[in-house]
Amino acid sequence: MEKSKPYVILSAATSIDGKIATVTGDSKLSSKLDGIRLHKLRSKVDAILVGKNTVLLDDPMLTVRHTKGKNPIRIVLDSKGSISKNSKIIQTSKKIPTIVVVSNKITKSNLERLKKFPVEIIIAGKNSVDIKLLLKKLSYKKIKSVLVEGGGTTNWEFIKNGLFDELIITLSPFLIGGKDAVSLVEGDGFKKITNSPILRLKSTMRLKNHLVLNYVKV
Ligand SMILES: NC(=O)C1=CN([C@@H]2O[C@H](COP(=O)(O)OP(=O)(O)OC[C@H]3O[C@@H](n4cnc5c(N)ncnc54)[C@H](OP(=O)(O)O)[C@@H]3O)[C@@H](O)[C@H]2O)C=CC1
Ligand SMILES: Nc1nc(O)c(N)c(N[C@@H]2O[C@H](COP(=O)(O)O)[C@@H](O)[C@H]2O)n1
Repeated sequence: MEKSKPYVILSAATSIDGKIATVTGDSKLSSKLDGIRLHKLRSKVDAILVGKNTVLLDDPMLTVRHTKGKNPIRIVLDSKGSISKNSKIIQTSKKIPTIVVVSNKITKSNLERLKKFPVEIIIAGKNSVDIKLLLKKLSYKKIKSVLVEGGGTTNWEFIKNGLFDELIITLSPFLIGGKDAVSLVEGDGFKKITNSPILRLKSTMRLKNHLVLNYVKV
């Protein structure tokens, strides 16, 4: 029987005070060794997913480069279909399968613009992207595992809806601060600690000054 959702791993590099980027959007928290670990993980999943702001601010490739292995499908949550033609993801989407997920809020002109790019377009949700519906659609496409690489708003959506299975945090030896810096989890947050998903620490790995924490959702 087809599962209703792929296995979802949330992954991020955070400062000790739980930030994933500074107020200016600097998110280079990881190390070379951690990069190799991350790319090994990328090579094992079917897809990598990020939110629109991460594409805008980091302009990531989301490929496997620091080890040998296949590139996963790249998925971007972008309700209004506003992703830039000049982003590295769009510029390389002829070679690397890429999905842009929009909602019904997208304008006709943005949809027409998007259709000119060599990407697959998935429509899921009325205003914002409906994550549950999206995961169902990904399951139908035989995507069995998804690595969610942020940012904080995207992480919150998965956490709020209990739609993740595992969390891998690289704790990096930095202190960032700043109320407008981006936290691992953005959004409204839970009102009570008892509302938080319960996590079991599965393993830890020290990579010089970085600590990789691997939790599973109970
Ligand atoms: N250190 C690390 O490991 C990482 C750090 N980062 C950092 O995170 C920052 C970006 O994070 P953040 O600003 O929170 O934004 P995100 O990257 O999470 O993108 C959020 C946007 O995605 C779109 N979106 C569409 N549907 C959804 C949905 N269902 N749930 C969530 N988002 C949806 C929304 O835009 P719209 O309404 O237009 O669709 C939303 O505003 C950057 O500074 C980046 O550097 C990012 C990844 C990893
Ligand atoms: N350690 C770690 N874990 C994650 O899950 C991450 N996403 C990051 N860094 C982010 O990776 C993106 C860059 O990808 P490319 O190197 O361009 O392929 C970028 O968004 C970083 O914030 N680190």
